[in-house]
Amino acid sequence: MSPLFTASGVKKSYGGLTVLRGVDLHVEPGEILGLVGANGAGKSTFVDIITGITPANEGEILLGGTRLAGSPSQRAKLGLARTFQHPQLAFEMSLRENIAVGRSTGLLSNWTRTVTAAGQGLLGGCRVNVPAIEKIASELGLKNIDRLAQKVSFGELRLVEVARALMQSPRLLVLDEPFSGVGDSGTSGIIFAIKRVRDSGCAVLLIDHNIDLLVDTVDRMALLSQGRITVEGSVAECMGNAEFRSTYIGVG
Ligand SMILES: Nc1ncnc2c1ncn2[C@@H]1O[C@H](COP(=O)(O)OP(=O)(O)OP(=O)(O)O)[C@@H](O)[C@H]1O
Repeated sequence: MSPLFTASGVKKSYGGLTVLRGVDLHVEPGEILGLVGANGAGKSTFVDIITGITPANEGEILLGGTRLAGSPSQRAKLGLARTFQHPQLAFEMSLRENIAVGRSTGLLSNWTRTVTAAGQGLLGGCRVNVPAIEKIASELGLKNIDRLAQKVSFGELRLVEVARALMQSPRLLVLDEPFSGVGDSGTSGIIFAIKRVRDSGCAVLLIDHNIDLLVDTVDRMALLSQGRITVEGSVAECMGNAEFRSTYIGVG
């Protein structure tokens, strides 16, 4: 089976700081890959490169055999959806409207674009009462979705981000620390949704520091360290690897 997603030789420096020195990574269709690494290892940078928010200095990224290029919205049209480590939502809009935006505008790169796109999407006839919104919200355990985003907890904002990404019916779903700040029921909802996406033959790239949750959720793991993928394999292989354990978990 050919990978749905492939990154080859991805390099990135911010001025004099070299963050990625040649990242090679793939995700198969129907697979959840957990990407881990210490704080500052470059995980979010890698996601920003995949999703077109920041350019790589070198490297190639393919989704379904097509080279990923162009703006975040253009990449969304190819089937890419993501969440952000810091939720990027329109706080003066309802949860329902924020979720609905995923269907009409796709991938969003920052708060300003979110607000703009949200306005355009809604003015452009983005439907906010479609059954899919209720279904996804309920799957994630999100209640009362007509509340304004500015009135809800941080954990609920995270769930809205996940819901918005799911509304895109992505081929590759990229989640940047989706569990942080989310309670037990939200966590279960996210895991259920991720597995549903995986079981439909799509691919999931899941970044999180919660190793216990990852071990229970992913099919394969990869460690980003010193700008490269240094360990990659099944959960059992990674957990048995001394570098993985010492770098990530802090035990040798
Ligand atoms: N726009 C930027 N300009 C300059 N340096 C940046 C920029 N974005 C990130 N960095 C730096 O790049 C390095 C990697 O950051 P990044 O956020 O990608 O790491 P991370 O693995 O996601 O970390 P964490 O787990 O803490 O979220 C860090 O040293 C960070 O300070």
